[in-house]
Amino acid sequence: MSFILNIDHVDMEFPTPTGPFTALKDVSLNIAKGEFISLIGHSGCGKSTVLNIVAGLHQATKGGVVLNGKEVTEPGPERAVVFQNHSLLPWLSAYENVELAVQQVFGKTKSKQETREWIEYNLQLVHMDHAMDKRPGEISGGMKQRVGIARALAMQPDVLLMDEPFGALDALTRAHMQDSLMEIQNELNNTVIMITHDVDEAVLLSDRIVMMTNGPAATVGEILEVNLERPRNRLALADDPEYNRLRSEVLKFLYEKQRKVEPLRGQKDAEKTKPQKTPEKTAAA
Ligand SMILES: Nc1ncnc2c1ncn2[C@@H]1O[C@H](COP(=O)(O)OP(=O)(O)OP(=O)(O)O)[C@@H](O)[C@H]1O
Repeated sequence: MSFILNIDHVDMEFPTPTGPFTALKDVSLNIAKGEFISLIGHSGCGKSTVLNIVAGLHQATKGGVVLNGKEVTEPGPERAVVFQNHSLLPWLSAYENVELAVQQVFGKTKSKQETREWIEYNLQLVHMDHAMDKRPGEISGGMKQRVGIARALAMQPDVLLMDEPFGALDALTRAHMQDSLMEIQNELNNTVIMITHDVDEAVLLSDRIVMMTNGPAATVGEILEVNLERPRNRLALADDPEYNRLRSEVLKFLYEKQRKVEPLRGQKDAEKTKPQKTPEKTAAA
């Protein structure tokens, strides 16, 4: 298999007032074109740091990232990022927000007519063409996230980087967004790295789930292949034994192998002597 993105033995140290803090140690991952990768792990393990290094926002202390044979040293339009909070410009309409990104990437190559068609096409992909003249303040959180995704897709990036893109949405909107993302993925076959805390989301969307160990010096703990047939249907999968096996593998990793015990103040000693149960919730804390 040929890989388009190589994260190669990455270490990341942050300077702090009490000395360097090693956030990541020896993180390596190769990603093929069209793969959908989820990064999952407990809060603070270093998922965003990995994504920021791929985005070119941070420079690894050791090792590095190679995209299409070229080392990543700064941000670039071939690596579009979608954040949890849409980051749209509030004074521009949905159309104009996407236009800004399209001009940046295709300003010199697309005619006016082509630009218009391309923006509309991308807004259609996320089902936002009906509201393209609305400003962020006039649309819901889910709709804003859709525009953010349209903006990222319109840049035609080699890799789409998503940092908990649906983390701020209610469960129903989140499910709609996941379905939309699967549809888009089916049509465009993007290469995606997505951070999530949601085990079901990871299994539903991914080709591989990369599970990170707890920090400091976090690294790739285990990688789970998700070979469920596509298109995937969340209702049908609820009773699918393979889906449930994958789901419990991730839960086991998070709550047994990488269990994070953070007792409340005063409970420390009591917790030490008490056997721990696996929590039943499905999102990584
Ligand atoms: N600029 C920085 N300076 C010092 N430490 C940092 C810096 N950025 C991140 N860290 C530390 O590195 C570790 C990893 O942070 P990171 O934000 O990547 O974790 P995460 O897994 O994305 O967390 P979450 O799931 O809560 O968003 C944390 O301990 C964090 O405090």
